[in-house]
Amino acid sequence: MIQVVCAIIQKDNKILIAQRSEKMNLPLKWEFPGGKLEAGENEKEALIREIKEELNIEISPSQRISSHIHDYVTFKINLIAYLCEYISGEIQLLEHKDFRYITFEELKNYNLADADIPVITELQRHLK
Ligand SMILES: Nc1nc2c([nH]c(=O)n2[C@H]2C[C@H](O)[C@@H](COP(=O)(O)OP(=O)(O)OP(=O)(O)O)O2)c(=O)[nH]1
Repeated sequence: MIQVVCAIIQKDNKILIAQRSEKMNLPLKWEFPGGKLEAGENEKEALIREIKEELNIEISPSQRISSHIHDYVTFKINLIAYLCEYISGEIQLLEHKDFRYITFEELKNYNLADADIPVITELQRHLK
């Protein structure tokens, strides 16, 4: 099982989502940016590193809002989501194809990775 951390980055009451590129697995799916936990790193350290590597911005993870296992049949992930605050930097797309800052209501218009559905349910509870 692959441990994956993802960041729900909030800025001006909007949420950052990113689109996976054609070259990544789950091509063109939208997601909350993040990635695999590396050996010796805790979840928050992994998130800060991944977001800097992928988007070149600084964030501060606050609350861990969900942890759910999803079986993609060919691989299985445990997707762990944190609410994060945007700190600094201009977004540069170093791995993704695109990004958007959207409202919670706009999430339904995007083709998100299947593993993200429980994250959205938890997010709704936390934004209330
Ligand atoms: N970051 C992220 N990954 C997600 C989400 N939902 C979801 O199913 N995934 C999947 C896609 C990938 O199979 C896996 C994350 O791996 P990745 O390839 O993005 O991570 P990474 O940058 O550490 O990988 P690598 O290229 O170094 O191998 O989790 C999500 O919301 N955010």
